[in-house]
Amino acid sequence: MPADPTAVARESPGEADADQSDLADDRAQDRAQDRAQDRAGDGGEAEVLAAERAYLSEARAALRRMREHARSLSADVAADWVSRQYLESLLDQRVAALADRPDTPLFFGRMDACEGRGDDLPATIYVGRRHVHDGDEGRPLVLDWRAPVARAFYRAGPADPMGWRRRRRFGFQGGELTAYEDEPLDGRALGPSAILTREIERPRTGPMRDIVATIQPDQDEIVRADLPATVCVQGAPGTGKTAVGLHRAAYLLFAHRKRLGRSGVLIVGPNRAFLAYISAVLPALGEIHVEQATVDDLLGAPTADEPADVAALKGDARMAEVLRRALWRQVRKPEEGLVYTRGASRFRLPDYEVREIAASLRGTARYANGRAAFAQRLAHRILVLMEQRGEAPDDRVQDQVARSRPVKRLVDQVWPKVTAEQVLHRLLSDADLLRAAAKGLLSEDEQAALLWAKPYRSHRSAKWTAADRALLDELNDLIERTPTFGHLVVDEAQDLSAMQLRALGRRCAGGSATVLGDLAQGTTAWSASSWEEVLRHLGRDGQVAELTLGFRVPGPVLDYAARLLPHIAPGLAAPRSLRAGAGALTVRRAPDLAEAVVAQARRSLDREGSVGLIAPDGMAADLAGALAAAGVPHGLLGPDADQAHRLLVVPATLAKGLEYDHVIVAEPARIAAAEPRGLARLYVALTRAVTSLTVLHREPLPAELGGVPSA
Ligand SMILES: Nc1ncnc2c1ncn2[C@@H]1O[C@H](COP(=O)(O)OP(=O)(O)OP(=O)(O)O)[C@@H](O)[C@H]1O
Repeated sequence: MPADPTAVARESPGEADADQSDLADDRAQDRAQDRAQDRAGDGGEAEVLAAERAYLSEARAALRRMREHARSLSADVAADWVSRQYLESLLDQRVAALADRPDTPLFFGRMDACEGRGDDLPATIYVGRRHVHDGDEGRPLVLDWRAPVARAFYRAGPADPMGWRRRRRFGFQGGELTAYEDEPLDGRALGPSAILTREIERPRTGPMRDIVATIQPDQDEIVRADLPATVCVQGAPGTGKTAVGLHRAAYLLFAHRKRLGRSGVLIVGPNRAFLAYISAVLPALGEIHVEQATVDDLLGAPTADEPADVAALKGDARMAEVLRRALWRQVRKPEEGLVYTRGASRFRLPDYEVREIAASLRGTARYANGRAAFAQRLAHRILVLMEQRGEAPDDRVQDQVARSRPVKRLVDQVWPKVTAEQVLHRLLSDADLLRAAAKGLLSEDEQAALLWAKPYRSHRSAKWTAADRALLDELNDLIERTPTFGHLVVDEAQDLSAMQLRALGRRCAGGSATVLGDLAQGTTAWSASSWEEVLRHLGRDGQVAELTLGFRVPGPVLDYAARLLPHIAPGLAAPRSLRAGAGALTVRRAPDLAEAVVAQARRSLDREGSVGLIAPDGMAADLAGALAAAGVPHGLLGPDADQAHRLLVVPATLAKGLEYDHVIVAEPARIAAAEPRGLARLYVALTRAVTSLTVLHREPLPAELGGVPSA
């Protein structure tokens, strides 16, 4: 049977969204002929829209009443000052959460039930960002998109209508409804949604937006995966991995508010610029208490660099055992017994007993706990000796003995207090310790590579690389337990080393994780080659899901970038784009690169939306200088912050995860040559564009990109 695109897209005359693309217009018009089919009982389009607007006003008024009610509540009931402060802050948060944002309507979708469905769900539901109810009757006017019943809005389709007869999507501008689109769920095949098309075609300005109105069924499945499940998402550039991860965090916080309110959710992204870019999504979904951090924030920023092969070796999972052994070698074999004096009595513990106690504790608990237990066990033995002499010491005496000078001295000798920095400093400067700890694990060459050529004088003066930071974190956890979150979302996870993944795994040891990434975009010395491996290092069992439909990059651009795939990730299929994007790609040779970049930047700025000039790191400042000299306003993206300029010069190593309407990639060959996985870096750079990509090159293009594509 031929596809029957029966969805009906309707615009209020004269109020079409100014952002709407021609494509969306065409689709809406194409399907105008189908409108009659679904009109029965609804009245004309203008009346339908008017009725929906009236409903929106009603919902807004109800929200206002909810806000006023929250404002009227007093914290005076609190018994003391501290409780009062706490209650006041809760009430303030509640009032803030009930704010009516002028830029979005309270709902974006509606579902109408099949007749006689036979359950007690309402015949019609409206789905929005937050729950709104009518104060007087408690009647729900808008359901939170995360509520179980709202799931049908995302998942119902002709094959499984889930008890609903029709889905209605709303188009809006500035908080006002401007259009609606009906999708009958009666078995007829659905055509593409014009409202979804419009949403993904809209120009990108400012930080990332939520996608709550247009989450797709395969994305929704990941978003609503239950809390205990660790989910790993492989997806090509622009398939919505980041969006899905953030929406899953919001979903879990809704579904498990109490538990996650206590244990917390942690989002980990590749750098500060990326975190700034995604920072508005969760607050827009009403979630403000989510910690967002880079790996450097969690483990400490590196203060030194090192060759990629050494970094890769330090990132290898074998290092975990090397560190464990190195740490436990800090516990020395006791050579002396213990003598404890109390009044005129002396109590003697022979050396072999001290050895026995140390041996029984070594390696069984965390190092710091082991040290404390060692002191207690020694004290306990002394107590037994006291009892044998007819004394009756109580528990307090045991603590006194454990803290006494002779016990402390012995503990310091046998089980010294150590820091992670001390142990790693010793390991990387002492060939004997490294040999002993790495026996059977690392080859002699590998050990030689690990040792510092010029050891630092002390752990205090040592400079640490990014790989060292993960080793220090591992040691810290062996010494004392790392606090853990209830859920961890880790983006661009393909870039993390085994040791970094272990560090993140520790931070969700009692919970679960959402792991997002693309094996083709791995640019580090230790980039993952399989998700099973990533999950293993993270210490979590999980399902790997794949997102295959691209929402960002136009088809011709994605096809062009995909020429690199056989060279960077041979196992991955070429991605598909939802967007035709004819004429989106231009590849041009430019004898004077700076001049061409300035001219193209001007042309791109003449169009609507953001512009990203992605340049090899070594050329970014010079190209920014050329723009400045030509008087073209722009910002230069730094590792620590996002910048609010319509044109940003983006060093290629910072482009990951970001997107711009118009992207200019300068000198791809240099991007590819700048680092061992430079082709993957180039793949990232080529896949940042939403509307157009212009590649400008003076040097020949990398051979892997093949010839210049036909326009
Ligand atoms: N269902 C959707 N509806 C509307 N827009 C969407 C949807 N899914 C994704 N997008 C949009 O597509 C763009 C790309 O999404 P996102 O950044 O999450 O992709 P990604 O897979 O993380 O990409 P990358 O691998 O390049 O980091 C974003 O602008 C996002 O808002």
